[in-house]
Amino acid sequence: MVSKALLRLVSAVNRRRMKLLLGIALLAYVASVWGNFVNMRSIQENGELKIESKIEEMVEPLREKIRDLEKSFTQKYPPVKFLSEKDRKRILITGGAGFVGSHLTDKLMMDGHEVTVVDNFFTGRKRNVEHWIGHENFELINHDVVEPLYIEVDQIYHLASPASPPNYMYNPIKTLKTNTIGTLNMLGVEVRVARIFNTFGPRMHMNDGRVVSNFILQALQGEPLTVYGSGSQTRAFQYVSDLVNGLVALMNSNVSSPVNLGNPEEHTILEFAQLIKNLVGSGSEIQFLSEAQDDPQKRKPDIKKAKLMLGWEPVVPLEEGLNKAIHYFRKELEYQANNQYIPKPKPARIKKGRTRHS
Ligand SMILES: O=c1ccn([C@@H]2O[C@H](COP(=O)(O)OP(=O)(O)O[C@H]3OC[C@@H](O)[C@H](O)[C@H]3O)[C@@H](O)[C@H]2O)c(=O)[nH]1
Repeated sequence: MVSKALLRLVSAVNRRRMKLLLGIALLAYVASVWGNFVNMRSIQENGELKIESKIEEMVEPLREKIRDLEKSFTQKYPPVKFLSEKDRKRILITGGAGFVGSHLTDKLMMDGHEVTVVDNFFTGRKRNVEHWIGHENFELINHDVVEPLYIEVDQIYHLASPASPPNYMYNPIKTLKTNTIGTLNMLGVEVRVARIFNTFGPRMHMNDGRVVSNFILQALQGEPLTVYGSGSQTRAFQYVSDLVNGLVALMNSNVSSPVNLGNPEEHTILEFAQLIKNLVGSGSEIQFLSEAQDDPQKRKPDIKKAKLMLGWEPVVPLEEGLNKAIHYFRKELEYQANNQYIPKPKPARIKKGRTRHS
């Protein structure tokens, strides 16, 4: 009895203990399952975080690339000043894709004006102004100034005229028409007249037969520099940015009579040949050919009027300008070599009866 009772007591105690043990075990189990669950989640989260940071690592350089690309899209133009409505002018440049015209386009665009270039691409080239195409202040019209053009502008720079001897002699009637009818078509605003003297610089036509382009091309290509006559005839050459500044100063002045724009620093053609040969570092010879017909023996602009009335005078030293032109011609030769076209300097001018003036 006692033992049965004892047994019952013990078993009662045991049962309670068992229950307690079972309860603890259950709790431990739940806790461990929960723990595992939480652990798994944190492993998973950790994993996700790691993947995310890996992706981030890979994507960041791409994002940077996109930012750069976006920047290059919005900054693809040379910097342009902001001008208020009252200072901003609508300016038409005929021959604006040519040698001088394209440099003038650059200046007026960078000064913040609205520029319309009109060119028939007879001697001008789209490449000379392509860096402005699409700019909100810029417009390019393929048009021949011999035909009338109806647009409203504040100023017109009329530079459309074939200026290289082989070009204007190739089609003299067309040249005359451009200079007469073309000019008449552009009249209607107050007029300023610039007498432009020998000018050189980047974007000169490579093979238009003029002395600077001929000598640079010949020196770069290792061919003889062709001096017509003894080379003692003189010329004075201005760098294109000086001319452009003079044109703008004249346009904005009240001087309505013709003004000479040129550089009075005079050199013989032989000196030019030697200087260009040295600057290029070329081993070319200097070759003396027969004198060109009616070749003026001396030309030097008198720029007193421009100095006095416009406060203008050329500032770019000859060597500095020549180096820029040489750099441009070198690049052009590389570009054209890639395009399988090697320009040759034009041969001596032999045509008779050419009238010369600047
Ligand atoms: O290869 C050459 C080219 C030219 N020359 C000489 O260099 C001098 C300058 O010749 P350019 O053709 O460059 O310039 P020019 O001053 O003769 O003509 C310039 O002024 C007159 C305008 O009608 C022309 O449009 C303009 O180019 C001339 O004495 C010419 O005979 C050479 O000795 N070798």
